[in-house]
Amino acid sequence: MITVENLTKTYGAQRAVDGVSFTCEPGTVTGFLGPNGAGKSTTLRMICGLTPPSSGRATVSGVAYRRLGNPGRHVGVLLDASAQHAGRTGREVLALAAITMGLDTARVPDRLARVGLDGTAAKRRVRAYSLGMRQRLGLAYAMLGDPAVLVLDEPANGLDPEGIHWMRGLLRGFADRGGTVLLSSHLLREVEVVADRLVVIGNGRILTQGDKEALLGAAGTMVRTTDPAALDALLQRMGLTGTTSADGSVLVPADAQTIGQAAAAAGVVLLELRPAGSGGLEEMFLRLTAGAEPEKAAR
Ligand SMILES: Nc1ncnc2c1ncn2[C@@H]1O[C@H](COP(=O)(O)OP(=O)(O)OP(=O)(O)O)[C@@H](O)[C@H]1O
Repeated sequence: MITVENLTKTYGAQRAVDGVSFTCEPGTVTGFLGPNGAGKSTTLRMICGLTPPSSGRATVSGVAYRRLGNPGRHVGVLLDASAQHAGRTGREVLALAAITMGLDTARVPDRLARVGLDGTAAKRRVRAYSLGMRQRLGLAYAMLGDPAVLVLDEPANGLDPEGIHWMRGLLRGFADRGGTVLLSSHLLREVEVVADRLVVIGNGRILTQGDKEALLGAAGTMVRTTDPAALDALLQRMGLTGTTSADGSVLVPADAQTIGQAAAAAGVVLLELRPAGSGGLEEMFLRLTAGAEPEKAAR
């Protein structure tokens, strides 16, 4: 369980994170979404005790991160895949972490294998790892102490499509066994498949949050018809404005049942009627974050 209450971080006059509140429940994956510079990393760093908040608080399993004894046994953190010592081998990185956490180093080979790093990779120095291999090592590191909570910043960076698919399965399995996952990304599709809940942030503020299905439902319905003019007239009578895509399908801000029933009653033939899904999420995301300026300055 992660609880974030009114978390705020100011840098000079800038509010990088501004009154952010949300919770992540056991058994769920929460996708933390926002454009570049929205405040995702700063929020995660505050949850993990790496950046002190200007105000507000964050707890993991009811306790501030810095007050957790042996934190790696409670929360697994992957904020920067390149944070590991480049001169150590993958095996050494995990063995040192195991010793620090008071764990038997005998678990290390199995944990490396679980993230797809074989015996040869385990013996290579981290500086020779690809970004994808570093992400895998970072995940093994985060999960080494069998924590109940995972906090991951852009974990799919550098993974190939097979790697992204694998990571989703890993995180889904972790949550299905009762774990809590908070996963940040600026890539919608990456989290869409695996997340149960979404928290969308822009300019440091929460833009929307909630159950993914509910947010997707609220995103609208894709409709295709043989008679666009009749559909348009119907939508106008319903007080709705559709957005027509290049392929002729129309995104309508209402649920499928409402539109389907109204179309049937009006005799408008529909070829397609489906929750907007990823297109809707993308559309919702772009609409919500339209005012959020992408970060331009180097950090
Ligand atoms: N140490 C710092 N000093 C000053 N400003 C900072 C610092 N860290 C972050 N910021 C600023 O706070 C804002 C939020 O940054 P943050 O890294 O949290 O965004 P993000 O959502 O993680 O972005 P990205 O997807 O690009 O990683 C940005 O405008 C950034 O420049």
